Amino acid sequence: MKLLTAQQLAEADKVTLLKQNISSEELMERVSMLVFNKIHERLGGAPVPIKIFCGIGNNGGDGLAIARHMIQHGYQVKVYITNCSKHRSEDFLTHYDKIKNVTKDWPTLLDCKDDIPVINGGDIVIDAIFGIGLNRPIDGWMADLIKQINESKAFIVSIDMPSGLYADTAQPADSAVVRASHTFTFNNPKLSFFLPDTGVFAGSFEVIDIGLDPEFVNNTEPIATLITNQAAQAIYKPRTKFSHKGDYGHTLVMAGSKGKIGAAVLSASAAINTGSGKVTAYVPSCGNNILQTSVPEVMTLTDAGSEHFEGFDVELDNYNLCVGPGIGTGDAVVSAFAKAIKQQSAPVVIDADGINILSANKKLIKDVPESSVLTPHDGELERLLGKWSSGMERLELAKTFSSKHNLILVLKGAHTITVSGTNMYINDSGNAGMATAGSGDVLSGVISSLISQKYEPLMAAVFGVYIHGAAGDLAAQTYAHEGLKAGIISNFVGPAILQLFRNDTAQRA
Ligand SMILES: NC(=O)C1=CN([C@@H]2O[C@H](COP(=O)(O)OP(=O)(O)OC[C@H]3O[C@@H](n4cnc5c(N)ncnc54)[C@H](OP(=O)(O)O)[C@@H]3O)[C@@H](O)[C@H]2O)[C@@H](O)CC1
Ligand SMILES: [K+]
Repeated sequence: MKLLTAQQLAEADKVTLLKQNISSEELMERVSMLVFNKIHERLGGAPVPIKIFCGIGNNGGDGLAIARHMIQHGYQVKVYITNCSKHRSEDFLTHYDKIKNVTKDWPTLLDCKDDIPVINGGDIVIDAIFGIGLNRPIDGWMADLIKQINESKAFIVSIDMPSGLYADTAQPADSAVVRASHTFTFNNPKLSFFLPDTGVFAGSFEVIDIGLDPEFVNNTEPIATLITNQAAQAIYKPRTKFSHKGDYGHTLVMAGSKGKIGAAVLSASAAINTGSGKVTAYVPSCGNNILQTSVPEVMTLTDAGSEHFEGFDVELDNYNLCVGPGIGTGDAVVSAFAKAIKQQSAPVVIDADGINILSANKKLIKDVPESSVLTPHDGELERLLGKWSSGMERLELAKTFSSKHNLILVLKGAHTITVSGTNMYINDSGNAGMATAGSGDVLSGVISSLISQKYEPLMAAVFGVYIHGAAGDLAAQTYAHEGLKAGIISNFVGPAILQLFRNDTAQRA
């Protein structure tokens, strides 16, 4: 799914009116009816007090139209207008007028802090104050209103966006934003919904297809692409009948050190579980017996170092390298790592300490083959790119780094984002149970396995991240979030690939 920006959505709105030959009033009627139906499906006419807060732009217009449908269906609705400006949108005014046809209880105008009504825990609040037209932080008494909405125990439904949230630019620190329980968002979720510092405001969210012009949407370059089950299906490469293991590559996992041989076990077994034709684990000699007994399908090569790497003496020229999990960052390891990446011409996967070594030895970055995939968690990313002050800035730093070095960055998180140049792919699978030791080692094995199987590195990263998350989702159905551990996620990679074609929507736990 393409994620369009606020500006692109406003443009799509205009094009849609022209192409479909409808008025903006008609589009708003369509949109508000779609939202109303969703709410009505859930409430089923329940006599719960509903307070609808409407701004004076088109988001407020949507709120008024939704209010009208609710009143007509007998809901207990009270409408408030945040009367913050004399400049009201045309569609707001149309729907402000229309509501008087269905009620004598006209909307209450709010002009100052004292006008803010009491919001009770049992209320439902519908937030239609600002949507994609927000152009500055909310301040003054309106910020107090947002605070009171958030502090109430009411269930909060935001229309299109939580009011106060920016769709695709950095959120000013400490700005007032509605913390929605649920958001009905139009056409596409906004980029900010997926970032850790701003996504919390959207709550659970649901996309409503409001019928924007498909040609405009198809021809518009998105700010990011959401990788759903359907998108992952399109990347998947089925095997051919007469193929043999040589067709599916040979992954060399260079990982582990004394006390962290588990990282090599997890990464190498994930590579075999994901379908690499052959996998060899290259480990310090203390890891040999552990690997051989725990994953018989994986071959081993041992380094001269017994507890950590001291060199890189592998003469295979036909493998794909995955390097970094649990290797440590001592001087000997740094030179072994440097030798390993220098010897490669094909893209490699670099994780964990491999990224830490690059951060501490920036001159090594030029030796990393083009289109290699780096899979940092936020701590590793900060060491590599420096600090950021917002989720949006984190993305900008990543895009700059990726473009400059021609490398792919997989920014791990609740919604892992793969960055390649200025393109971003946001993952839609996975769950909080996957925040567990070794989960990243498994991901590095999955991605390198796909590269070995001749997926383009970018698609290997995007698909690998999706399948890893989907494996976690499937596993959580049996093990719960708490019971998930990395080895279990790895064992669910196969079932997750099967599941890809069983339903069209990701099974999120
Ligand atoms: N294509 C689509 O997706 C469709 C979108 N639709 C709907 O339209 C919504 C967008 O409507 P919109 O453009 O009128 O903007 P909206 O969010 O109502 O706010 C603008 C008003 O707020 C004001 N203002 C801004 N910031 C402020 C602040 N901090 N504090 C105070 N005031 C502030 C600004 O005032 P001004 O800058 O002029 O002072 C202006 O008056 C969208 O989210 C969706 O709900 C659907 O109906 C149809 C299809
Ligand atoms: K809103």
